[in-house]
Amino acid sequence: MSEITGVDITWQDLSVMCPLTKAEKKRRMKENLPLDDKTIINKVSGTMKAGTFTAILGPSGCGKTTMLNFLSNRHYYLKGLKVLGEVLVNGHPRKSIDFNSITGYVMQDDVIMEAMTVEEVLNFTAKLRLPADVWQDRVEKVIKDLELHNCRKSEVGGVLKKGISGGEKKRTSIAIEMLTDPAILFLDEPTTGLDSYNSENLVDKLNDLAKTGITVVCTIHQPNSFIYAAFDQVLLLAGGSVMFHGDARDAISHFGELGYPCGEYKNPAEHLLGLLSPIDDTYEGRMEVLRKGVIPWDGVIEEKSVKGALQTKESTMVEEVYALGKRIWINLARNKLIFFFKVVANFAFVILSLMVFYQVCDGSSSSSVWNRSGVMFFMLMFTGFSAVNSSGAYADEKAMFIREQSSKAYRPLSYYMSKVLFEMPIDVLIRVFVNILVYLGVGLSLDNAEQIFIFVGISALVELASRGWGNFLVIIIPSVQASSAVSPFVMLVQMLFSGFFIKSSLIPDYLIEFEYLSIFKYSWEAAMINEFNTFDRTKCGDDPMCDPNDFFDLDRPMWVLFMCMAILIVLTHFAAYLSLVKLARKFRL
Ligand SMILES: Nc1ncnc2c1ncn2[C@@H]1O[C@H](COP(=O)(O)OP(=O)(O)OP(=O)(O)O)[C@@H](O)[C@H]1O
Repeated sequence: MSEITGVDITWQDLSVMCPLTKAEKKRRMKENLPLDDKTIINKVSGTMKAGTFTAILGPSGCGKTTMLNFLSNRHYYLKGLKVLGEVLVNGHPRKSIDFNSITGYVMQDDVIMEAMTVEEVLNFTAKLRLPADVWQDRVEKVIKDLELHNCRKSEVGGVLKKGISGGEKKRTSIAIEMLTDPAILFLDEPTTGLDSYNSENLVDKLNDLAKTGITVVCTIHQPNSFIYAAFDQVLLLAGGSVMFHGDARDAISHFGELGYPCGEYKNPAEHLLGLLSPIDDTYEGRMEVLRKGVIPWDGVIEEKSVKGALQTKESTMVEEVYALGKRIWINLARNKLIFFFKVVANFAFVILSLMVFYQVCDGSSSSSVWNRSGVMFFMLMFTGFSAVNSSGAYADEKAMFIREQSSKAYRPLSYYMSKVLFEMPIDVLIRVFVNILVYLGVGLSLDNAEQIFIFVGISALVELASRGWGNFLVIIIPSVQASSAVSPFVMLVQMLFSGFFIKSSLIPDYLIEFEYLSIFKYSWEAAMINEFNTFDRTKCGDDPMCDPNDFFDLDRPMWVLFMCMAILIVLTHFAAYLSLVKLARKFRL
């Protein structure tokens, strides 16, 4: 284990501007107002020293989060803004070092796999990121440092299943970041949502971490007196300018000397925020006094070497897929209710199909042909819609995937492969079993033994392609609500162009491309050919609608249909994987 060398972080002449929107520009032009960019942070400089705990404080909208995003190098969140200024790490330009490898960032929301225990969550990250001889000790160390021993065997839990407390969850989020022993730890509003006991406890822990040499920086809203007392340093912002940066205790005397003393029983943070907020008529005059009193940054930059944090490792793809697969299995095993409802839905499908289609498929009359084509279409539709719905897991885990990608915990390909290898086969097996039951139950053709296997094979391909579609849509569409509205529509369009409702030859030429993308087109056509390849036309008698070949376009060879399905599977999964890579790149630091 390498020794962590404390890291001072300095920012010089930082300005962040937001270009005006078109509407705002128009409005300002009408009112003859200046068209300058909106200033969010205004030419600020300063240093946060190694081993200090700094809180960025200020009224709402003063630029705290923007400042934290800039310091922590989270460029995605600064997109669309003009950013000027430089960050030095121990006196060296940030660009010249691997800054992200020595930092940890704790998001405001705790995005942790809810079904796992605290220990499993930590083991997962530690095994992937740390060498084999180090990870276990490191897990024990963060459990000890963040006092997680009482809840190490408890499931994290969430809204539906009570797990560890809010404070323990936040400490687990911090522990995940601390596994790699970062030199700088950034936290976005870590006490939000916690009661005062848990907030104070958390801030105490952060203070302890700072004492070990880590530079701890957080944004915070309205801390109480105890929390304020735990800060070493405060950075007070107002309107994008620094109003005070220094020892938390000195802030009180500084503002007192400027004529704004803090009452004996008043919460210091409340007093400071009150001074910097436009809450009364004296605001402008007060701000003029406070601005004049700002102590300029001394500009002293100490040059020190920057040693890396803990030696991290890059896991192999096999290790990553195995770890992610194990996590999927833990999640499935502990979410029995989801599995139960899956089984119930599939069982209900079997019962319903048998009740509706039992014995109506017998014979060679036109109604039997229609019923057989109907039941096959119904089975393929059930398979496709169930599969597209199963992609919801990507949506549930998106925030966690983004967090894990921002620290490059594993490759996006490993994540996708783990889903394909550990999650998808269960659904495919359930559906294969269900389709065999319905096939046998309703009396579809068994003239040749292979007919049932071919049909089941076709339905498995529908499952794979629909899953590809579902994955692609869930990953590419940012909102869960939007993707769950779009997915059924995409499936409906594929149904429309399946050839079941309207013959291909009747579809307008300019819409024919939709047919190429329809998994139901190829699968239903293949299922029909498979079902009726032993059809005896002579048994039709006088029935003119009896032979399916007369009214459906069933003229493509089977191998072409299988190839088209295979191509669609590859295309949809490849598109889904590329969207996953794009998502990961967007958030990777
Ligand atoms: N990407 C952006 N595009 C447009 N305006 C932005 C952007 N980012 C920040 N701002 C604006 O910059 C100002 C400062 O935002 P920021 O989120 O940093 O404030 P804050 O102090 O963290 O606020 P709060 O305490 O309410 O979270 C706000 O007026 C905000 O609307």
